[in-house]
Amino acid sequence: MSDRTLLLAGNWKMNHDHLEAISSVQKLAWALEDAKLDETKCDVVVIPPFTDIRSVQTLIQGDKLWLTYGAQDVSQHEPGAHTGEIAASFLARLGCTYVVVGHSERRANNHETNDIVAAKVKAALAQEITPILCIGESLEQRQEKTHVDFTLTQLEESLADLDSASLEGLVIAYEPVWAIGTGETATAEDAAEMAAAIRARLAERYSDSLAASTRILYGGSVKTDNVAQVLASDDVDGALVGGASLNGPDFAALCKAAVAK
Ligand SMILES: O=C(CO)COP(=O)(O)O
Repeated sequence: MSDRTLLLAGNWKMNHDHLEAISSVQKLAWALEDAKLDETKCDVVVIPPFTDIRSVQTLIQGDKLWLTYGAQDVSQHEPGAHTGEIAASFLARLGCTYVVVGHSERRANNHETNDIVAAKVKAALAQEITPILCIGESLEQRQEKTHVDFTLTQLEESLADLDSASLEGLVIAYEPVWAIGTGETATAEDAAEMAAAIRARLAERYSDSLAASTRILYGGSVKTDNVAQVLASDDVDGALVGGASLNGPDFAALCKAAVAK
């Protein structure tokens, strides 16, 4: 058993407007309370669309809920002439603890390269927001058995020019693209293999202490009934959950199953 705190993060993707967000977070909080989830045992995070964040902040702070929240993306730029972009400083002002960076949907749909992702990681860290860096291979790469090399290259290139001290607290989410939204989940062995490889590379490239403190999540079709399998290895410290995080009580049940594993 590691001493890293379990992290369960719900990436809502482009779901829930700000009114639905308020209702979902409220129901999640009630369900977590009913489930008597020990808040010292895990961090529960919601990651709504940008337009919901202010409402989520008001609810969480107003009702003193122990949940934390974050954003799904951040601009690599400083505030200025970048239409449609959201600066890390704006997310900091909204009290975001986390920001997802380099999600495979953004890498694929918005042409985000490792260089762009690295710039976003830096922008987040400069505002003391914890990046949840997403990496993971395609089905083709897994079939060709190049998945470990590919994912570790993504890791290194997405953290280019950052040193061990600045990466303290970083979260990494291993999300194999073939498992996202497909109902396919990596086996416990697949998740364990990659989490161990990521941790070993962090030790080699940065430091033993960074490798020991970095939380590594698994993401891809995680549900209440498979979360224990996903978390079977001591190297896997939580889950980045898409579809199964949209309904508050369902996500609370998933969190409870994770803590009980
Ligand atoms: O992409 C994911 C989380 O970031 C996973 O999504 P699903 O849980 O819906 O497969």
